[in-house]
Amino acid sequence: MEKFTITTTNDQYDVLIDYGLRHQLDTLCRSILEGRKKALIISDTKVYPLYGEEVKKSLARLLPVAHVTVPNGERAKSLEVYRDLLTTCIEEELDRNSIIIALGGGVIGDIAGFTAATYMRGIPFIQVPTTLLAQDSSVGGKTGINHPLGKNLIGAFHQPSAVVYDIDMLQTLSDKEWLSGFAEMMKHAYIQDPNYLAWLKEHVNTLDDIKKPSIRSSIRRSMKIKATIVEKDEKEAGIRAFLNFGHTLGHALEKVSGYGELTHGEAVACGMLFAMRLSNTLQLSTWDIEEEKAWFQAIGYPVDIVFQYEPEALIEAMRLDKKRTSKGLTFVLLKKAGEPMIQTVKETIVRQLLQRKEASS
Ligand SMILES: NC(=O)c1ccc[n+]([C@@H]2O[C@H](COP(=O)([O-])OP(=O)(O)OC[C@H]3O[C@@H](n4cnc5c(N)ncnc54)[C@H](O)[C@@H]3O)[C@@H](O)[C@H]2O)c1
Ligand SMILES: O=C(O)C(=O)C[C@@H](O)[C@H](O)[C@H](O)COP(=O)(O)O
Ligand SMILES: [Zn+2]
Repeated sequence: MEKFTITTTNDQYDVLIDYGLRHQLDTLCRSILEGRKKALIISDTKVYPLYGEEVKKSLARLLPVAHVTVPNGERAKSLEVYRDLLTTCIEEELDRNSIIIALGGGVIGDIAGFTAATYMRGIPFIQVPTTLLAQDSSVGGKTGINHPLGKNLIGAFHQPSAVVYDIDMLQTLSDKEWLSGFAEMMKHAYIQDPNYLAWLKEHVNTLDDIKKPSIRSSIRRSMKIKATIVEKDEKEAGIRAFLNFGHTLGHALEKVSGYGELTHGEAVACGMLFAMRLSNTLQLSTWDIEEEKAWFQAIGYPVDIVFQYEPEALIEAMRLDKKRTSKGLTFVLLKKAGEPMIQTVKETIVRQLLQRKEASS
């Protein structure tokens, strides 16, 4: 089993990664769970039928367990679903000595974590991630939901008490979800580790490459990169914003396409390529865009889909990004692999680039 500890200003928790951990939650999390009044598993309608009862059985060896499911997919990150979850917490008589178990992908981690962050001003929760993407989302304590006007506009920082990543559960993921998760791993490599990026470019060139058992070492490497950044800057006062590489346009694409139409990773992949084009346009970098684009396309990302959307609608959505300033839209740009920077860019430049499909521009 892989194990490392994350230390933030007020919290410390273990990240455990291995096959089959869902059956051992009682032993792995005994010190967190023992003596608590109740655990509430929050999962979705796709994940719970696959793994919910096994997780429940493991937890029930230590404490009373209830469960609730929400619709699967991005649309569950809504005010309505959040309100319903609070109602469940009240009806299940959860108190501050209770605990929430987030069983699912990034959507469940975000909404269950936000419920835990706010119910009775905060109760603990454990992340039990089930998607490849959740190697990113389960670590770091960003929780939240979407507003119809913008992605992740409502939320809280609330660190989990543990992250128990049973990578056995990845076997039932759809191809689209494998692709989605891998985009965040590419992001970690681009912003932090040129050697990791070179390794990924050499070994992962198709969807099938992502699914190979060797992905396990990359999962750990990515989670460690994220953990190190979060440990240095838990509340995103500085370097944590680099984890937003690809997300300024990515979040706008998710919103404009209708939450759930594009996966988060597909949108972020488009956003990363766009940020590299922007870096070149601003003469900060000399990326070979044709080469980068060819890699993204070989793996399966729909990188040209960005040109199907109205530039003005995307810019409007980007104006609501949390990193925006009064001077313009804010992007994470890349001078080269491992050298990210934050830059505010005039809308006119962004607009021009959104209108030009040529990869080399
Ligand atoms: N908090 C953070 O730091 C952070 C980081 C990255 C992304 N996110 C958020 O995460 C969300 C995306 O997460 P996601 O891609 O995991 O989406 P998701 O949770 O919606 O899962 C994707 C789909 O896969 C299904 N699924 C999950 N696990 C499965 C399994 N093991 N087998 C079969 N199907 C399974 C789900 O039911 C869903 O339909 C976005 O909302 C994004 O904003 C948050
Ligand atoms: O953990 C972070 O910090 C990230 O930025 C990780 C991102 O992959 C993630 O999508 C995050 O939810 C985006 O954060 P936001 O603050 O821009 O909503
Ligand atoms: Zn993301």
